[in-house]
Amino acid sequence: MSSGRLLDNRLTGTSVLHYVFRTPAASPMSIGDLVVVDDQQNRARFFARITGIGHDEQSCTGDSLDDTSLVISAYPIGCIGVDGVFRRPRIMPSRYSPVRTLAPEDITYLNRFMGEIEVGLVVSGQQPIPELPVRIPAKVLSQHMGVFATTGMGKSNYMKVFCASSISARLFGLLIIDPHGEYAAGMSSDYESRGLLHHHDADTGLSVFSIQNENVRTELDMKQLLISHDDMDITDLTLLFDLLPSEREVMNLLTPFPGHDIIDFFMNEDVESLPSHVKTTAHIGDHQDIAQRVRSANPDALRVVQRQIQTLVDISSAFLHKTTSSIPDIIEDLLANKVVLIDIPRMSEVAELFLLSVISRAVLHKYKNIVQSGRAGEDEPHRVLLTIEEAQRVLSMESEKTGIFRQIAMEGRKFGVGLCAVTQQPKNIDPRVLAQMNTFVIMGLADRQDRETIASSAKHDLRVLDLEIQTLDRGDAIISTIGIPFPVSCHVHRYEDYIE
Ligand SMILES: Nc1ncnc2c1ncn2[C@@H]1O[C@H](COP(=O)(O)OP(=O)(O)OP(=O)(O)O)[C@@H](O)[C@H]1O
Repeated sequence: MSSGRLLDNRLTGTSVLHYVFRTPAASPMSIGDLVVVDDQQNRARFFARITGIGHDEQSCTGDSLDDTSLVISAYPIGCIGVDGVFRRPRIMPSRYSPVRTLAPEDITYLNRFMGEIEVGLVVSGQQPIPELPVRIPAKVLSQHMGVFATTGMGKSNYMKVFCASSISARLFGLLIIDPHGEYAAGMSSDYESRGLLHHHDADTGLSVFSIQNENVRTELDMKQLLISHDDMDITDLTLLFDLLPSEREVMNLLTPFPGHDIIDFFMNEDVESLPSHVKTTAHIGDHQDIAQRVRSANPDALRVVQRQIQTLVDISSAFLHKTTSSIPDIIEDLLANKVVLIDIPRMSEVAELFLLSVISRAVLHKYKNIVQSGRAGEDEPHRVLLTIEEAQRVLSMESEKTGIFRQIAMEGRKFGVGLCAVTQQPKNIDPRVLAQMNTFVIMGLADRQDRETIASSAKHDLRVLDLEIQTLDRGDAIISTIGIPFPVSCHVHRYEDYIE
């Protein structure tokens, strides 16, 4: 039937989800190898992944190692019946069906499940299959992607490869904020390192907004990043600072006012001079309305909020502007399905989160508007993916800290707005948010609780892959997405090689 290498002709599987067969001890088998069971009786082909390897004690005569066999356990990932349709395996292959390695026609068949966003090669055991690239279907990406990686396992490389394929495919907008200055031009400490600006389609598919000086921006073809006072929403404070209930009350009192009035008020007026509700003197500043509104607030809380706004303005001075904003241009580029890189080297975490919150809010508002006003038309709906690094900062169980991001996780997909949440600690992400994610990229997780969290939220059964996940090397990933009917072992391309 096919020309894969025959491993054994004695499948003795014990259940629909557990196959067992034997192979000579010298066979180069490894965990994660893909094998095919040809069930000639039912004219069906079953694909399975090796999940366990052990010595066969029964076959061991004790004289020579060559006499022994290996007992291989495998987990089925799907089967093709006479109608040629790939289904989850609900039947057992016939006893003693032959088991073999993948043949070229199997690889061609598996290729049809792949989408458009290439990130690496499918790995069978330890061998990447050059003819079988892993391509995540673009249409599932607005249903949120989680990238889970222990430090040093190749997360930045994965994100760059993902961006590179997104630049080429132009099927959705992708926002990525880089506070470390490694994505635009590569790492300055490594002369071999390349950035997104080196991509051959960068001039059409990439747009970089930067806080770097004009000379650098001109040289690297980057736009200036500006955020206006009105882009700020007072509720951003909850994300950036730990607020006491009294400070939260001040924030709530200020919600009706535009950012420029709030910033002007707190930067230029002395809250000490505000008329309290026991004083009868009138306030003589420019913002009578704000003064009236907050006069009953706790004075200590008011002072703290003033300090927080002053801090925010201070640390955002590299991009905060009274009136000018890059946000309309950023959204225009995202709607044109470009990768938008926000390059903010050496910025603080508060500034990064502030930017992310401001841009995410504007994006959700715009995309929601397009859908609700019916302007999406007959064409493909607009889709955008917003990347959050260290996502546990804003998607934890502490709901008051999650702001706009929880809203996007819960309702964004209706409007084509997805999150790409990158984290080393999936156990610290709200399980309700994890449950919304339909694509998981798992790159080595040493912590058992992290792996259990992932396994309980993934759309495929990943528990059987626990051993494989524990033994992932740098650059390897298990990708589980609703766009592909089985979890895929992947070796991620090295970015510098991929864009060659
Ligand atoms: N798929 C891959 N193929 C080859 N080399 C890789 C691959 N992925 C990562 N590397 C290399 O491994 C090193 C670490 O990768 P990377 O910076 O992406 O890890 P990281 O998980 O982002 O680390 P950190 O958490 O410290 O930022 C880099 O030198 C990178 O070039």
